[in-house]
Amino acid sequence: MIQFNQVSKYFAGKAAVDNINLHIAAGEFTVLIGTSGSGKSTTLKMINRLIEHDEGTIQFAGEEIRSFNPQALRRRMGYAIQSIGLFPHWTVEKNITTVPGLLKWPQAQKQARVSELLALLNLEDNLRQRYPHQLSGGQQQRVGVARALAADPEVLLMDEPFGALDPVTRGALQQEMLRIHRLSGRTIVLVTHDIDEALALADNIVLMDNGRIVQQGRPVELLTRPANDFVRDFFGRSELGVRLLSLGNAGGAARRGEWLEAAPVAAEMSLREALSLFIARQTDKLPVIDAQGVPLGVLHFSDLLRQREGA
Ligand SMILES: Nc1ncnc2c1ncn2[C@@H]1O[C@H](COP(=O)(O)OP(=O)(O)OP(=O)(O)O)[C@@H](O)[C@H]1O
Repeated sequence: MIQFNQVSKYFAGKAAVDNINLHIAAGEFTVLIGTSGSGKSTTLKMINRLIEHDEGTIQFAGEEIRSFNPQALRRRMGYAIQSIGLFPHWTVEKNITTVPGLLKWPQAQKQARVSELLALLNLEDNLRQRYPHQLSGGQQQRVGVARALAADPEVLLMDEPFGALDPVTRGALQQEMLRIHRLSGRTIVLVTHDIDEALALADNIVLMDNGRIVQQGRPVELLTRPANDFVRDFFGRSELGVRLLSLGNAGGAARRGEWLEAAPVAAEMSLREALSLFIARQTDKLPVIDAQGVPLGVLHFSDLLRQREGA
């Protein structure tokens, strides 16, 4: 979908992005993570040409991005940022339909799309006539995401979109992004400096340092097969076990064919959350049900240990 070949970007003679090769596959959730100033935002902004690359090639859908008209390119790529950037004198509805407006959608279609997006992002429909300053920070960020999704873009670019939110709202928005990703199959590229956010969301993690890509791959690969000490240190040696648990879920690890009468847990519950529950309930077995409430099996405390070793 998006291919960087030997791409560099210089500011005042210094490389902010230094000769990177990166493939972003269609439908994947790619997370760029790294130290401050490592070039994550610059990499993201080169995709929609908010920043132009100096060297190498960036291809989108098989063509060099310079061959696209920048406005046309940006309409195909939703963009959401931490500072939100909502227009203060426009209602929520008008903010969300910025791109559909440019594309001259009929009024009825724009209104229907706003209703759909408000529902998707768990926002009440009566917020549509409010102005940004009449919303909480979390609601504003949801509107920012809704706006980025409005014209059903092929790619969604997100730069710290949940920054500056409390952990509970942040977690809820992360779950919504995962749901949107599952439902829409969109290609998403997200920048964050939050390791747990990266592990929770990514199909593919790209770890950057000093303008270069240090390692890229599935979250479990970076955790269990770090390319060097930088990667190992970045993901934190001490928390490694718990972080590995956040990658697995109760449904995947439960023993089929077993059952137990106790309050069941959902198959999607992460093993990290299951660990907390084992401790809170002082038990070593939890029954697991699927999304329809059908018994799946029993998760044993010892399965968590196996999961760590297996990974
Ligand atoms: N417009 C600019 N002019 C000059 N230097 C810039 C500009 N934008 C970025 N840089 C520099 O390029 C480097 C990479 O910046 P970038 O914003 O891509 O990093 P980042 O990894 O997103 O950082 P952070 O996590 O702190 O936001 C930094 O050294 C930064 O100071």
